[in-house]
Amino acid sequence: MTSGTVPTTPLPFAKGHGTENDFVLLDDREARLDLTPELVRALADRRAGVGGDGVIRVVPSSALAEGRAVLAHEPAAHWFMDYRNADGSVAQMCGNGVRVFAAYLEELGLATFADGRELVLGTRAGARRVRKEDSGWYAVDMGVWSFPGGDAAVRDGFDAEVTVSGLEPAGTQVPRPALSVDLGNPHTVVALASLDDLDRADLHTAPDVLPLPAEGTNVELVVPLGEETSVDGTVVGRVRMRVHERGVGETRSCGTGACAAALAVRAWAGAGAPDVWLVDVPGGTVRVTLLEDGHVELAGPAVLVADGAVRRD
Ligand SMILES: N[C@@H](CCC[C@H](N)C(=O)O)C(=O)O
Repeated sequence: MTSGTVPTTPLPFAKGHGTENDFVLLDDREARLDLTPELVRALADRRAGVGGDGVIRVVPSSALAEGRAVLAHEPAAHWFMDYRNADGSVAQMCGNGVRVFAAYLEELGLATFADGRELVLGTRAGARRVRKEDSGWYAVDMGVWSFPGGDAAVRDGFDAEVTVSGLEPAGTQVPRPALSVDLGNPHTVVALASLDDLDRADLHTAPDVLPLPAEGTNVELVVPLGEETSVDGTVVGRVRMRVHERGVGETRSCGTGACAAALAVRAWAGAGAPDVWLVDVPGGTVRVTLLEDGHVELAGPAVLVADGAVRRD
């Protein structure tokens, strides 16, 4: 792999995924790496590089201005998740990425969940707290979320329109109502009528969103699947989702997107809707829980699959 802007020494990396949302992981604990957009694109390239939906760098929070802003409020956030999309762009937050980042820190010996310990880490969306469940899943407090369209959007059920390819006869375009959700990064959630529609949607190109937020948006297509009762008697909602990610394209999962999907479907369902949701994505299932403090929690697996070194000669 070549990149015009980087030294020629091999660059160690690991590869991991959370419900098949996959990342190239870089241990830059001494903050020496110049992680340019070109280098991110080269690493994430699925044919000429390692391949991934994004690149995640472990760096001390104290080494970055955004990290120091987090440390001012949360001194325990020693490590910072420097997340980049595959196209080289910077994103505020990555829900699947946080879990994989936590697993990577654990693997590197930089964090431990022993004795029920909680990990606090820095992200561009603020500090995030992670705990490890007995099942091995990681549960992340994703913090405060919002509907940018406010009460009016919640009352109407939408504040945007999205046109999705592949659903209508060729030459026909039908804008569908959609709800914007802010998880630190932007999301636009659209409900489709059936699982057939969800399968037929063409996400090779980004759906058209109106109005398109200045910073762009991630788009989630969802089909609510109703409610079920779990073994402990909790009523749990279920949603099937596909996603087109800003800066990436269609991915097999998106953690912040799963939170957005659950929050939108819960708002559409109205009073009495469950606080716990299972979100099925092409790469697996994650759990989204509305916490009592108004935060939202995302839980799911994190898997490290490979270690290597990228040649740069
Ligand atoms: N896959 C991530 C989201 C990554 C960032 C997103 N593409 C953006 O630009 O906001 C997740 O799991 O949340």
